[in-house]
Amino acid sequence: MSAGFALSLEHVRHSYGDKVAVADVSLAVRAGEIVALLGPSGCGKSTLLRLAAGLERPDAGKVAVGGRIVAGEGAFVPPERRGLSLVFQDYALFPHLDIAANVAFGLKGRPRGEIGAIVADLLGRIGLADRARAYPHMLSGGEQQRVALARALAPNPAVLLMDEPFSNLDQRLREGMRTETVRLLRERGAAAVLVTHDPDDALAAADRMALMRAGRLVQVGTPEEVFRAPADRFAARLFGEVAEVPAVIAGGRAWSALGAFPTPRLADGPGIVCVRRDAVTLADGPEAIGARVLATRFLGERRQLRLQVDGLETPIEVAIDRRLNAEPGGRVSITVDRADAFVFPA
Ligand SMILES: Nc1ncnc2c1ncn2[C@@H]1O[C@H](COP(=O)(O)OP(=O)(O)OP(=O)(O)O)[C@@H](O)[C@H]1O
Repeated sequence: MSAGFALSLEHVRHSYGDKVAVADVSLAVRAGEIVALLGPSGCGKSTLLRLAAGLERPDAGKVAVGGRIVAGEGAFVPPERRGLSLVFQDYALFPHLDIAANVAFGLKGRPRGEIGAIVADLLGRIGLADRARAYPHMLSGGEQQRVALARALAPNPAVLLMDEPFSNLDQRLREGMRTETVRLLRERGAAAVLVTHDPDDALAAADRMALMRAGRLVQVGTPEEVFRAPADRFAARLFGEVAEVPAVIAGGRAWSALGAFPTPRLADGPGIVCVRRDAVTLADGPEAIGARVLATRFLGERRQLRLQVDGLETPIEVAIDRRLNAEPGGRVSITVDRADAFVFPA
């Protein structure tokens, strides 16, 4: 499976003492592909990245970079000889080196002229051409982050591993850096694994998302695939709030206060129906359900309603077309779009 991929991990495991951090993960990243690795805190994202980088040794399994085995089968290639670069949350620029020297760090041994040209080109691209002689402490967080990215890209790695690279940036800088990072990666055809806790990073930057839970990947797919068929409640919630409603799964259907939903693959038992907020419309019809409006809020594009649905204890929040209105205290009929409702075992 490693041939033809920029990076591949095959049945990789890693424990710290008796704590299993990565249980059994296989993931292959194509040349030039950006994969976002998402999951709750402690699920093993950083450990997986460290295994790919060579900062940890796998207890079992194989890691290959560009088809060459770098860990497993008796091999272990140290990080600096794997042909990949790392970008971490804390940038880790060298404080005693100026910006140009930081960017040049991975280019040791090349002709001076070539180093100068690469550094000048990258500093220009990140908009810091005039700061080449500044030291890291003289730059803002966002500028330091751009330097860290330039430093990682300078040796032209086939694979860039990024661990929460944007998390120290405010929202506006974050979006700018994300766009810039993707542009630089695409330009160079570099593959990347981006560890993030922010689904927006994944939606904006990634070709595929890999969702991790308790040391395992539970779903790998394009953002649209994950959106259309989330593997679990966490995956369903990645793209925005969902209403979660208890259900009973029986005979291939989940029966809930919001109606019955087909569940051909689930065993009978307690379930949860997750409904995207905009899957609810105000409409009468044979399947319509009655609800009382508890509160409304105009959100610009949508109008948010807090509804007490008949037969349901906990109120739900939905987002309807802003041109429709509903008065608090009034009654409405709602229908749920089946394509935006997902059932999981409770
Ligand atoms: N050096 C270590 N020694 C012992 N346990 C560790 C070590 N590093 C991580 N762990 C544990 O391994 C598990 C996975 O950690 P990891 O840092 O890979 O998760 P993560 O998904 O990156 O989390 P976060 O999003 O919080 O950074 C956690 O339970 C963590 O406490």
